[in-house]
Amino acid sequence: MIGLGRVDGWLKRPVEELSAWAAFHGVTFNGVKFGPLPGFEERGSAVVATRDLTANREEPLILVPRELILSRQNIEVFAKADKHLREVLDAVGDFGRTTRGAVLIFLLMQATISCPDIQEIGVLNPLTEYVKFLPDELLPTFWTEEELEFLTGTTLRPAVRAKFNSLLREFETVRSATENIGWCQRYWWDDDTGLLSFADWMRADAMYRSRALEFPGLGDCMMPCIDFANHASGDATRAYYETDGDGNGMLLLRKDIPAGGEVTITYGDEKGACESIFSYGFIEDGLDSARAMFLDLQIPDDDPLRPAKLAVNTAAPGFRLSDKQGKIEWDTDYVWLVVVNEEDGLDFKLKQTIDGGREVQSLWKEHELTETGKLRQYLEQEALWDVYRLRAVVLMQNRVDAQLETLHAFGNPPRSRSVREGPWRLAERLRSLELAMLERAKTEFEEQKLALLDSESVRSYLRLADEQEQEDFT
Ligand SMILES: C[S@@+](CC[C@H](N)C(=O)[O-])C[C@H]1O[C@@H](n2cnc3c(N)ncnc32)[C@H](O)[C@@H]1O
Repeated sequence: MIGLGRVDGWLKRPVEELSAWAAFHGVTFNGVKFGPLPGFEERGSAVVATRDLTANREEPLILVPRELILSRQNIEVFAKADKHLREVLDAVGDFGRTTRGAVLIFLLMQATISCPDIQEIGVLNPLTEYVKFLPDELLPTFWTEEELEFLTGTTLRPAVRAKFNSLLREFETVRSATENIGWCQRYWWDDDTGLLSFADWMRADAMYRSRALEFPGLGDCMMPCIDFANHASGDATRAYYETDGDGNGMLLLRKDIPAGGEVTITYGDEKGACESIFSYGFIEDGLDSARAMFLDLQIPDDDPLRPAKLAVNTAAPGFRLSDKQGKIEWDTDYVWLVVVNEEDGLDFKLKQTIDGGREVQSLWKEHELTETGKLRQYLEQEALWDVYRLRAVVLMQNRVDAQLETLHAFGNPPRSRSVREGPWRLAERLRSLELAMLERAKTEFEEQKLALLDSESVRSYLRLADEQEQEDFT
C-alpha cells in the first residue's frame, strides 16, 4: 500500500511544502528552512540556516507544539477520536502499548486514511499529511540478497537477518490479531481487496527506525520537522534537541552556523558504523573507526552444560567491542557463562514453579544467578579471577580471528550491475572499518593474554594442572 501511494502520489508530498504544513499546525521557525543541501544531496533533505546563526543568542530554531509529536501518549489521544485506530491498538494487546508497536500501527493507519481506495476508515489528523513528507530510506532490510552478500564477515549481516525475522514475527502478530476485524479483513488482509503486505510493515519500521529521537521526559518519538535534521558527530554537531517546560519539542543552536550552513544534531556519537547503516542507512563521512561491534559467540557443542547454559542465559549471546579514545575495550555478560563449568562452581538445579511447572535454576557456588549479568561480580571475588579472565580473553580472541578470516577470505569483490552502488559502497566501507578494528582488537587481546599468563594466580593454576597431568600420566 505505501509503495503504491508513493508511486501514485497520494502518499507523497515535496519537502518544499513542509514549512507551510508545519506553520499551519503551529510550528515556529527561526532562521531555518528545509531542503537538500547543495553538494550533499545524498543526505536527502536537511535543516539549513537561512541567515547567520549565533550560538547563545538564538531563540529555538524550531518549536514543535506538543500535540504534533508522534509519541505513544499522543497516539493514545488520537485513538480517543479514532475508533478504528483504537480497535487495532486494542487487538494487538501489549505490542500496541509499546512505543514501537503504537507508532508503526499509527503510520499504517495514516497510509490507510490517505488511500483513495479505502473509504471512511480512520480520522484525518495533522500527522496524516506529515507521513507524506517522509522519504523511503534504503535501510539494509531493503537490500537484495545479492547486496546483503557483500556484508559477509561484518556484524551487520547477522543483525539484518535477525531484524528481518523479528519484522516477520511482528507482522504476523498484527495480521492474526486484526484479521477478525471486518474492515481490517477487507482493506488490509483479504486476498482480493486487501492492500497491506509485509513490505508496508518494513517501510513503517524504516520510517520509525531512521527518525525516532529520544526526548528527555518523552522517550522515543517522531518529532515532525526536527526529524529533518541530519547527523554529525563530535565537534561537527551544531544543534541539539529537548523539550520545554510544556512538553513542546525544541531544536536549539549549539554552535554558530553561517547562512546556508547545515543544522546538524547527533543521533548518538557512540553508535558504531554497523548500527549507523542498520538504523539510518549511512556512515558518516570521515568516520575512521567502526567504533562499536557486537560479535556473537556459540557455546561449544562439547560443553556438557551447554543446554542448561542456553536455558538460563539472559544476556546478549556474545561480546561488544568499543573503540574508546583509540583503545579497544570489550564488554560482556555472556562470555563468563561460557567459560566456567561444574568444576569451577557453576551448578544447575531443576526448580518447581508455583504453577506446577519446572524451570532450570543456575547457581554460582551458593549464589543463585537470577540473571547472567550477576555472574561476573561473583567471579571477580574468586582467587581464580585471572584464570577466568584468561579463558574469556582467549575465547574472544579466537572469535575475532574467525571473523577476520571470513573478512579476508571474502576480500573486496567488484560490484556487478545488479548490485546498487549505495549498498555496495556502504558494505565495502563497513568491511574495511570492521576489519581494521578487529585487527586492533586482536592485538589488544594478545597483550591482555600475555599479561594474564604472567599473573601469579594463573601461573600457579597452570603449574597445578601440569602436576596433575604428570601424576595422571605416571
Ligand atoms: C532523521 S532523518 C534526517 C532527514 C532526512 N535526510 C530526510 O530527508 O528526511 C535520517 C536520515 O537522514 C539521512 N542522513 C542523516 N544524516 C546523514 C549524514 N550525515 N550523511 C548521510 N545521510 C544522512 C539518512 O538517510 C538517515 O536515515
